[in-house]
Amino acid sequence: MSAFEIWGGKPLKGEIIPQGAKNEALQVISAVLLTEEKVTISNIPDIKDVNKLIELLGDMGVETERLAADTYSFQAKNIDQDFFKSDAFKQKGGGLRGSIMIVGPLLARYGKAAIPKPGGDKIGRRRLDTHFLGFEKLGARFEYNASDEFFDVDATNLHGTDILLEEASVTGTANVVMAAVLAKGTTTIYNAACEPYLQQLCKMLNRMGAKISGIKSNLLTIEGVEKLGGTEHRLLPDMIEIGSFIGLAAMTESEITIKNVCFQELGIIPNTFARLGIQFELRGDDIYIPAQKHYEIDTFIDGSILTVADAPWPGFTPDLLSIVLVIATQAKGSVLIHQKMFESRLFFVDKLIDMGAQIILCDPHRATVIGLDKKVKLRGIEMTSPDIRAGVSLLIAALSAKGKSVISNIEQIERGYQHIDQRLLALGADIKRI
Ligand SMILES: CC(=O)N[C@H]1[C@@H](OP(=O)(O)OP(=O)(O)OC[C@H]2O[C@@H](n3ccc(=O)[nH]c3=O)[C@H](O)[C@@H]2O)O[C@H](CO)[C@@H](O)[C@@H]1O
Ligand SMILES: C=C(OP(=O)(O)O)C(=O)O
Repeated sequence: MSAFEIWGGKPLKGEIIPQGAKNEALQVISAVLLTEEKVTISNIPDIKDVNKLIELLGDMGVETERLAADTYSFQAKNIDQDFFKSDAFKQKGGGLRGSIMIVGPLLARYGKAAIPKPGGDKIGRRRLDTHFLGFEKLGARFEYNASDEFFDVDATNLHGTDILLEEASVTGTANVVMAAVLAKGTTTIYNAACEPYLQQLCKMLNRMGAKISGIKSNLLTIEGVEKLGGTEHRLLPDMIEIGSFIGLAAMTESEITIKNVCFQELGIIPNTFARLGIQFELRGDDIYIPAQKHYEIDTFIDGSILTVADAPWPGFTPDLLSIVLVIATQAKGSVLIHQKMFESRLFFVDKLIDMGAQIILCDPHRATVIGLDKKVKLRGIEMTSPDIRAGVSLLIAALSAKGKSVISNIEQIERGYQHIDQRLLALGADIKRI
């Protein structure tokens, strides 16, 4: 298990380019299974989760070629069906959350699929009902073997139907869309997740020959087609990285320019940081954040304490709430952080409290942060990263803190943030891998 040693309190300066989006990568790389033709994807981040999925596809028989550092071509001509019965599949298939999205395409193309219960962060219950109930509506049958936590799904033929999803699950919507594109007839998916990464997936599928309409809304209509072909696709910049860097700049009083952010795809994210009092400017398609000594959290119009809560898109993403929470510890004012989706994502506040932050964990979903207005700086401590976003939040806290911090279990951070130590070093951070 590796760790980062960080000496905090140094302002950073410079430009940073966000990596391609992790969670979009996992969707569109899974979609290559829908065609026997070549699909080329660029702006792929070099991170653990994405590399694991690419390796898994390779093990399944997909011809995978790295054409440039961030560009791969994939050709799923023949899939080795025996691989799904192997121990290697049981072990690797469960190694990340995103692997669940191979099921929809496999079901669509081969009429059967299997998957071990997927991994990902331990941030509360992460049910898969939306995925499998959606497949069932399309005509599939599934079995879940609880003893080895393995799903088997099969369908003689998938047929279009009207589906009302139980919840607007991101990976669930992606999976059901991918199963429906080759189904016979028309499928509607209501209460669909509609975040930009899903829009990107649908646009890519349409370029491959699919007929999906309603993109960007929560009602998708999919006319099934016989076959899909190859395409080229470029990933959006990672909006969670962009938010993380805005938080980093504010906490460390740094002047940072985040390059090529595709601002129009960031939805409510910039506004949420603005309500925390953080100043930034849009320069072309870059976000420029000036060095700022203080930032003051807005209140609601009636003067009551601001709440920042997550919600399905176009609401605020749950993946940025930990970052918002950390930023608030050094702001002027107070905020209630309400993590509605995941019940175990706020426990990392204990570490921030040890660093000197003023936080009351009201219950597993809510924490009140009383900002210190930089009058008292956080102090460096030794800590472990519990999940990817808490890990980055602790990293930001450590970079702003007085003295030395050590963060262990950084593999959690590195499953989603590309070469993060090197990129922070380039901004002038004092960070070392130990
Ligand atoms: C690989 C990937 O893409 N992971 C993302 C994906 O995970 P994932 O697709 O697994 O997350 P889901 O969208 O299925 O659900 C996330 C959580 O929110 C709950 N929920 C969801 C929708 C809803 O309307 N009400 C509700 O309560 C679910 O029960 C679950 O506990 O989306 C999550 C929500 O944006 C992100 O945190 C993850 O980073
Ligand atoms: C929770 C996350 O990822 P995953 O769904 O892969 O666990 C995340 O990206 O914040």
